[in-house]
Amino acid sequence: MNDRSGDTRSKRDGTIDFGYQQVPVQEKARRVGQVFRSVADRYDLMNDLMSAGLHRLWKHQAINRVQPRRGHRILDLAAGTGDLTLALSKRVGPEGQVVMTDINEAMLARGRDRMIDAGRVDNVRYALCNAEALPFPDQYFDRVTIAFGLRNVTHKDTALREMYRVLKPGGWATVLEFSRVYIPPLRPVYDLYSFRVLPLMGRLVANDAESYRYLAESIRMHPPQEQLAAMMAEAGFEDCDYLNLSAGVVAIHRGFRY
Ligand SMILES: C[S@@+](CC[C@H](N)C(=O)[O-])C[C@H]1O[C@@H](n2cnc3c(N)ncnc32)[C@H](O)[C@@H]1O
Repeated sequence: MNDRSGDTRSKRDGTIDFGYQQVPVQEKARRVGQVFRSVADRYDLMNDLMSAGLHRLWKHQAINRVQPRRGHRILDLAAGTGDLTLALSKRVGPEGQVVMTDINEAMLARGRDRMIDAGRVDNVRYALCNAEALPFPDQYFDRVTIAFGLRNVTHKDTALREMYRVLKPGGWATVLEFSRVYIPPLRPVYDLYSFRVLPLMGRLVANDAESYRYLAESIRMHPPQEQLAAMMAEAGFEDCDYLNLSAGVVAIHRGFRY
């Protein structure tokens, strides 16, 4: 179960992975959309339950890698309910700005409500958009972030090129994503958890086992650490590096633009 990831490009026959299924390329965004519309209501609760709260720590580490400064303009892609946006908006201050984006209206609406509830109204802007086609000028942002979003994107290489395009020279992109457990004896335990416990939790808490099965499968299909770093380099980023967290369950990649 553990070694299916790697080839994230569309196949010659015009199909692409959606978890372990092969679907027509043009179908993937719709299927991913269904997943996130379905999980939007319980998304934050499920994140806490599934990761036993660890996702907060991972996101905190990601923010440290972003090194946001007062006055920065930051793009948060696939922002969902806005954990990163919220933390970043506090760090850039009133003279900075965070643009919170997502392809899914239900997720972005939750994120926007959350920012308003938290009083983050002056320095957060919103855009409903696909990470593969960003409606922003070249060299516009000091930083670009994407947390647990890239593996859901149909053409990851296109999204990475877009991230590079909108970055100012001197800026960098930070990608927080599930990755490859690097301690082999832990892998069967992690597989058991991912393919048995997660769908069960999904069924009990969100009445949706299928979406959480997709989650586990999409993680296994996502390129592992070195491969993602190579994809970032191919998209134009320099000095690509990554930091493993929780034995590689997740990794934080960075790529720089000079
Ligand atoms: C697992 S959630 C992550 C949300 C948030 N960043 C977090 O860390 O909690 C993945 C998000 O990616 C969004 N997404 C999926 N495909 C996308 C695409 N092509 N462009 C932009 N967002 C996308 C989904 O709508 C969903 O909100």
